[in-house]
Amino acid sequence: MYELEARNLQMKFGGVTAIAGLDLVVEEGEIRGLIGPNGAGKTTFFNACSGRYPITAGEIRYRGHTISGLKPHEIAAQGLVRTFQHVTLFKKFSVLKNVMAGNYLHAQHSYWGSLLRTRKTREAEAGSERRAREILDFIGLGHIAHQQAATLAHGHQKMLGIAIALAAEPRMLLLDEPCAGMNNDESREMIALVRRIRDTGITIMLIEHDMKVVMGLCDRITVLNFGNNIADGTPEEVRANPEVREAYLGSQAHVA
Ligand SMILES: Nc1ncnc2c1ncn2[C@@H]1O[C@H](COP(=O)(O)OP(=O)(O)OP(=O)(O)O)[C@@H](O)[C@H]1O
Repeated sequence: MYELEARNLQMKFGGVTAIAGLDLVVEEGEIRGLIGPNGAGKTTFFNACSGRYPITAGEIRYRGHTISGLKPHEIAAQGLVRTFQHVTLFKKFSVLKNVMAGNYLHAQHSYWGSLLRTRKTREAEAGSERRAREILDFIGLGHIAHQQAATLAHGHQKMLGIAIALAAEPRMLLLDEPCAGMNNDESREMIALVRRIRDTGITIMLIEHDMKVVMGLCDRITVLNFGNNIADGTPEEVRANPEVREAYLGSQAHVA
């Protein structure tokens, strides 16, 4: 059984074909890179997997179950969770409260329970706070748990985005450009974090434009061009692939 599987996936927006019959499989425990020139369909693939947009044709399976057609929260509840390139945060909340909000999907608070502050609700909230603190310590943001999210540096905001995703208890994470806009030190921290997350047993797929990051971090890389999978292999195989070099020719990115 594959962790994630797309079969003959098609995504069309009006007359634009963003994904054109894509076949792709990800094994459990991998760090998989998803690269390709601008407009190749990378973000659309994440949007399809996370249920943001309905697929046009084909199928997406997560751990053997068809997820295409499910709502985003139903897919997240199965363990497939995505982050966004532009971090969405409750900026006025503390870092800790943001992570607790990420846990909301999995917490068992009922509406009346929250209103009446029943013992069960109080216990669930305490559990959610404990879990949020553990995640922040794991990520390395424990020391700023009470800082307002809006005041965080860019690198810490991106880390917080990942902490929020981890609070949903994923088995697989889709990371949209985790190192975008980061300086070298922040990138190094993020790369180390992605490895530590994988070492806990979470499968990772990431979109990233920085080829040094992709080549150094990923076990395997899938290359999209015009909505199609043009190469799939280890960093060395992808780097040596003439079709990949051709696809990147003239674009800003270079295959390092
Ligand atoms: N919601 C949408 N409505 C219309 N067209 C869209 C929509 N989303 C994506 N597209 C189109 O689908 C194609 C693939 O876009 P997508 O954003 O998935 O590419 P990408 O590989 O993520 O590119 P980039 O690296 O620039 O982020 C593009 O032609 C884009 O204009």
